[in-house]
Amino acid sequence: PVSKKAKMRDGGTDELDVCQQLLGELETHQDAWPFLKPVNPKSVPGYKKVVKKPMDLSTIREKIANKQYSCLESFTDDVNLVFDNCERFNEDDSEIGKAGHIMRRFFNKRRAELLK
Ligand SMILES: Cc1ncccc1N[C@@H](C)c1ccc2c(c1)OCCO2
Repeated sequence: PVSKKAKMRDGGTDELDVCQQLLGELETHQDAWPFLKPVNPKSVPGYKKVVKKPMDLSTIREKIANKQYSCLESFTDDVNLVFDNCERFNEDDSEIGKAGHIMRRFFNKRRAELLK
């Protein structure tokens, strides 16, 4: 039977390798700047009330280091949370809103490529 593990490209790296690879590419993307560190609620009025579950790339990096992701799916949920929070708080045509859409598209494309 097909193993539970996601299909991997040749040379089969495990799911956590894929998470590390994807996170590295997100962190170094030129449009990652709004998402690198937790949003400081003091410098962004309303953020604390509107965004119930804050998430950012440095927190995801920490969670990988602490082995808090059991699979690619739980990692993907946190990455999507970053961009869902962004859409909730920022206009689509704002600088941060535009960066969020670019980064989400980039993530989905690279994830699909790495899973081939
Ligand atoms: C992802 C996000 N969503 C909504 C608001 C902010 C942010 N990002 C923070 C880092 C951020 C990004 C840009 C900023 C800023 C804070 O503080 C004021 C100057 O410009």
